[in-house]
Amino acid sequence: MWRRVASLSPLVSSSKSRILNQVGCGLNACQVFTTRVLNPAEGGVSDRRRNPFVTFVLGGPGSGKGTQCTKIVETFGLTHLSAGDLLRKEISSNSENGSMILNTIKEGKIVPSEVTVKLIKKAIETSENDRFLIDGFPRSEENRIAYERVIGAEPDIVLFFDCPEQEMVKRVLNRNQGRIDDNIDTVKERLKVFAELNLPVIKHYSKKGKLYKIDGTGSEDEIFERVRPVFAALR
Ligand SMILES: Nc1ncnc2c1ncn2[C@@H]1O[C@H](COP(=O)(O)OP(=O)(O)O)[C@@H](O)[C@H]1O
Ligand SMILES: Nc1ccn([C@@H]2O[C@H](COP(=O)(O)OP(=O)(O)O)[C@@H](O)[C@H]2O)c(=O)n1
Ligand SMILES: [Mg+2]
Repeated sequence: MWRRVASLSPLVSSSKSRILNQVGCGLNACQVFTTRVLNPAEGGVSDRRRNPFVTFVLGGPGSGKGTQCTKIVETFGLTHLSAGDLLRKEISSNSENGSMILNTIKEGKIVPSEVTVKLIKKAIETSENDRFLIDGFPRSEENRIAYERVIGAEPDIVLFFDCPEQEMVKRVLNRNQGRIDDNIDTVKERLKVFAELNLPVIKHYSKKGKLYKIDGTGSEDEIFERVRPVFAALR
């Protein structure tokens, strides 16, 4: 089990993006992690996975969340749970919510928390691992509150990849993975939704001292060297 109380050096590189200014996170202090308290009324995750180590990975569309998660998995062995991938699997498995999820993703809006939290909970419970990267979640205060109620715990840490909008748009439009939402209209809407609904979540975790804001510009390897010390300090 990884340490839950750790003292880390300042890790956050600066960026002058609009998002950073909006969030205004004071991130130079050492981070102190607290052991989470499970909520017995909700049951939390099943017994075997009662107390997993959870990192939320946040950032706008195309900020590099998935790319960096892959590198974190390779180096540190966490299990990567992408909320978007879980939702896309629901669409392809023809579940009862498939068409609602597809339309929501096309429009760049947020799927109701009840649906997404259920998928995340199941993925945690069926995993052999006890350390998770939850990528692209929570995307709204509603997502965050639903997760904390159903799982009965807060995340241990939160990574936020801070990237200028212009760069995010460029990356999304070049992503080339055949995604229905990788078009200019949807990405514009997603940027609005990010600013309105996701930045408040980032602010929340910043206030709680759990946020690591990472400069999301530069090469994939350069960005990973900013991420590496966060996890290296926990081993
Ligand atoms: N540092 C980077 N520089 C240039 N392109 C990148 C970088 N990181 C990721 N990409 C590319 O940008 C696109 C979006 O990255 P991705 O990891 O899918 O972002 P997110 O999950 O935040 O939407 C992908 O095609 C990826 O290969
Ligand atoms: N917590 C989440 C995560 C994704 N989604 C939906 O899935 C879409 C794609 O999410 P994603 O995380 O795969 O997208 P990227 O940020 O990786 O481009 C979002 O725009 C939402 O429509 C959601 O509704 N709720
Ligand atoms: Mg992604």
